[in-house]
Amino acid sequence: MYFVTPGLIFTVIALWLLWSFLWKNFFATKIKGPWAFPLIGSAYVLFGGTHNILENTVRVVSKYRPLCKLWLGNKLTIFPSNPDDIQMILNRSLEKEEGYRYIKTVFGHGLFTSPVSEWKGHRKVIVSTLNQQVLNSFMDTYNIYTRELIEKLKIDTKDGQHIDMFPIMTQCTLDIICSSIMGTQMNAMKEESQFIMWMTRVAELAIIRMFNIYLWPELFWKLSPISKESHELDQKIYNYVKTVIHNKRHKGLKSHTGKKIFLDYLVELTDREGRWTDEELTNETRSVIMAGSDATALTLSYCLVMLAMFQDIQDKVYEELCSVFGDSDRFVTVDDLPHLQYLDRFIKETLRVFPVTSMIGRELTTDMTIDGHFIPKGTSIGFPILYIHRNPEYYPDPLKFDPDRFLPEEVAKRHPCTFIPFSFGPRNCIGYRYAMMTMKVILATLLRSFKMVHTPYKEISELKIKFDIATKVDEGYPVRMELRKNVAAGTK
Ligand code: HEM
Repeated sequence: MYFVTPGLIFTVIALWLLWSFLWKNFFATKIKGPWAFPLIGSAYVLFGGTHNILENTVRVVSKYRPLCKLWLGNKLTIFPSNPDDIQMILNRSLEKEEGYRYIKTVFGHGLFTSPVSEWKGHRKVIVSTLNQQVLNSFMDTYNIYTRELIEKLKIDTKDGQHIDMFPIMTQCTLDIICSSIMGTQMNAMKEESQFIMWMTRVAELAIIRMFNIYLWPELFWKLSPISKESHELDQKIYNYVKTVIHNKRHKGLKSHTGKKIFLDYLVELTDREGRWTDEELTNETRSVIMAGSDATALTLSYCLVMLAMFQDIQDKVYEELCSVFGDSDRFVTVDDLPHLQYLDRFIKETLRVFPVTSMIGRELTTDMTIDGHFIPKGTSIGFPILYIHRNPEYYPDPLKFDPDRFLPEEVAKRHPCTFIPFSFGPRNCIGYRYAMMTMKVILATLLRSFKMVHTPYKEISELKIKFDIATKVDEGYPVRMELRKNVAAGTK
């Protein structure tokens, strides 16, 4: 006992840190990257707060491409930017990077953050639950809530002022996702939603933790006052979802529409093929809701700003809508979707310029050779999605907004990993089809009623995106919109 002195513990920790630094450095010496200093590593290149961190990462990754190393303290992160390397790693390394533990308070312990050992079985079940037939059965839900959105916007836009699109898009996508996934009526568009307040605040606290190195160790985090607040919010979100699941599973409560929803299918499937506990169902349902609503709302907000900024593109989207719907304000159907080709390209171009998940991370689970360099198991890999999407090598004049970059013949010329807003490989986004369908229904309905007439932003470079769980701009998404003449005159 007497041999375990604080001095000995300190020496062991120091030797371990030195050894891991030297071991990784030995393999990483030939990989290019900014100079690393003891303790801080090369973290100084990212300094400058949430606004600069993305810009600085893009700058550094571009300077040292195609493989860049960054020491964040004692932690080595490699950033590949060659699409072949990205494809190989995302196909083979499925473990999330250790930094994801800071966002568990937001996404819970479901698919988004879980270790591969738990993730594998659950992913298979959830993917089969969200099949195309099930997604098609949600079309009424997408349409009904979009109608509610239109009615709300008719009131909110009466005074002709700019309105920030993000809050209202968050309310609408949350209403849609809670109805189709859990079968509950959130009513976020009708009344102030506590759930949105919890979601927003818990995400803010997770970002505070990420940007304060002293809050990284579990012990210091637990001692901080914001950890208590974060834990309480985490519990509130968890308990909300748990109550829904309890009522459905043990009290047989039906969804508010009376129709089958995601949770019904999930409970049915898991009861048949290996019963999940209420806790597992709660975690996975929460993960889907939290991963889905914010990302979709943000992408829609960028879409509306782009439409207001580029009137000629909006005209083309509208022309296509007129060719499919004529003068009718009917619901969007599954059969309409394949005819909305320009709208599809427009959404993809928005996702290219503004990938709301601008950076993702994995931890290598096996040793790998990347770009001719041996990289040992356990190394963190960062995928700079924003950099790839704005790389002039793949997208000449990258800040030029041009939906025709996504014409089939143009897409065929590019590597699949030059466009990865939903990530790539076995651990990509499970909700990408759900998201694309929702966004198409919302935009196809909204644009038949309203014209986006103005945004104070003049060009894309003015939207200064900052590092966040989903990349946002501080100035928001202001758009001024007007009812289309035929709608205002009541002929539609
Ligand atoms: C425009 C909307 C969306 C975008 C841009 C987006 C993007 C992404 C990305 C990039 C990932 C990978 C994250 C990582 O590896 O760290 C991801 C994962 C995920 N997304 Fe989405 N997403 C969107 C909408 C949705 C929707 C609507 C849902 C649910 C219905 C959803 C559910 C999930 C889940 C559960 C994961 C974790 C998958 C796993 O680890 O197996 N997402 N999403």
